[in-house]
Amino acid sequence: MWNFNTNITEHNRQIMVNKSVEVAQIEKEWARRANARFDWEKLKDSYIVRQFKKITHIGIAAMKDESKLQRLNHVMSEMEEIYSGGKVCLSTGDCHALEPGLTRLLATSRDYDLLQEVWVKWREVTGKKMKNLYSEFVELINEAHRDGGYSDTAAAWKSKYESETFEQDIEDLFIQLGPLYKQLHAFVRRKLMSVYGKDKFPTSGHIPAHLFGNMWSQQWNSLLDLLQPYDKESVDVTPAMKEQNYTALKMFQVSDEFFQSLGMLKMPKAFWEHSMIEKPKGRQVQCHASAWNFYNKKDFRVKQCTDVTMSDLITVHHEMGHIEYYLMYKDKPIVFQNGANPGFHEAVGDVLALSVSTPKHLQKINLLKNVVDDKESDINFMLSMALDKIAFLPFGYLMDQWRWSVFSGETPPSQYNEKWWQLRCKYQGISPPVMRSEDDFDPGAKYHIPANTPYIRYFVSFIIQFQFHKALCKAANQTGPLHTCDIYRSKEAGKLLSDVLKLGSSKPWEYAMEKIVGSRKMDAAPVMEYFKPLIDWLVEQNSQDESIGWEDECPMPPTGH
Ligand SMILES: O=C(CCC(O)(O)[C@H](Cc1ccccc1)NC(=O)c1ccccc1)N[C@@H](Cc1ccccc1)C(=O)O
Ligand SMILES: [Zn+2]
Repeated sequence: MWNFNTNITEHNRQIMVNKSVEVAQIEKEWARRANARFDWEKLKDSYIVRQFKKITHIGIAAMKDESKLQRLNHVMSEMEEIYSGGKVCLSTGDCHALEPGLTRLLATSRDYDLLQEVWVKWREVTGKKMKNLYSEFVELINEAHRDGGYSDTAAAWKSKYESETFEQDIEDLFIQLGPLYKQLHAFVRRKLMSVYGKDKFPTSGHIPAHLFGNMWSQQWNSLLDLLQPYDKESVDVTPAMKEQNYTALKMFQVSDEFFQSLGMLKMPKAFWEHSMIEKPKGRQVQCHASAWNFYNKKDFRVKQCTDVTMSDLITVHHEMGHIEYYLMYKDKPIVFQNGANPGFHEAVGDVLALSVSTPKHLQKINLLKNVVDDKESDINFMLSMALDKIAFLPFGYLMDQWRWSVFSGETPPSQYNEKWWQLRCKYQGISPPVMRSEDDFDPGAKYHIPANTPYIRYFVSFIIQFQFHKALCKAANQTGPLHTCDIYRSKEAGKLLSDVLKLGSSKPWEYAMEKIVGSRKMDAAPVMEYFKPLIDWLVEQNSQDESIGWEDECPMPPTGH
């Protein structure tokens, strides 16, 4: 798996596919034995029952027909290869991969037509090329999960949250934060209209998807230079990082040092020796960042095509958060070497990044100079955080709304793209810059779809990371507004977090949640508390705006050109 992702060749694919079938046989045998020998569901010791439950739920390895499992693994590796090999040649003549080329172009260009060309061509070389593969994939993966005792793949994925009300809870949180998103959307739309001209925007209230500085319109922090309301030193420290000759290694060292300042675990030697933290020359790799556990208590790695930007510094913390969790639960039984739920695993690094991103912390590490503590700087900072965290919420929500509808059969292959844009227009208030058809497969243009990585975990993470932040700030005796808190060097905060990470998945996530935040539920209140001053400011800014929001239906994109 590691070898294929860091050196994509036919040879390495064969090895990986065969290996995963081999491993599946072993997992199937252990599950069979566990079920055959023990009526484990009736055992009294919940710790034992929990271990049996993990042993007997083995994912796609449950597929009875071995040749179909072989085909499933092959189709998945083929879709990943299409995605990682995606290259776009522009009318200017230059050709770019997603990272770093297209990512940088989208983040920096303000040329409407260039942005549109990048947006359209990326979807042509990725999603469009894997549409048929994906419908075959859906059939195969559903059969695998049915063989494993689930009604379909969506049911298997939701079961990871061990809660009958999970879907309802998620929807409630999304509805609760909707008004905040609408205010941000209205503010951004008004600014983008003044940059690109009103005529470029549909009358329905949607914002064309290619104008957000991000390939999927999922985070808008690249627009900060356009949107920052008060003329102060920008909180985007990318220029300072370049000025100080930051390297990928330096970025990882900064993150490692933060974890150690909390009394948490430092990266082991093998991490620094074997990680791939820069895009290698001369071979095709899967650049999308990931953190790897080799289950030998020593070898833990990150694979990331790190670019020297603030956005990637945040991703470095995100990936290192995964490694920290691995280190914390490495002595637990293998079956418990997982996050309390998938959202927990995604939240660890982001919680620390909430402190790192504060102007006062960036000043502590010499990435910001004359930080002033006044209302205008506060608004600038909170806006930059909202462009990252609030903008993300509808995208984090809709990705698996689409996939759950596909796995359940509600959305057949003939409606994949129509359903995708229904959700994108309705929940994000964005619209396609050019006509879309069922020849397109736009979900495939986002890593997690060909990589078959669930996505609701990020929505969960974006909620609970603020609950954790609030709890850790209290433990760190940080007074003052939540958005100014920096837990740096707080051993108390580090201990509170570590004690929960050590549990792995040995306890239900509600128990872990209660240990950190004192309540057993996901709660949007800390998000609202963090952004409260910004919300009031946005409402005031938007008060003249005749129409907050957008129509549910997608508008017709402009014809031609
Ligand atoms: O995809 C990622 C980061 C990659 C990852 O660290 O979540 C990675 C994705 C992955 C890659 C290969 C196989 C499976 C998942 N996840 C991990 O490396 C991982 C996942 C679970 C446990 C341990 C490590 N972030 C999401 C959402 C996000 C999160 C945070 C900030 C910005 C954006 C995105 O970019 O859309
Ligand atoms: Zn992650």
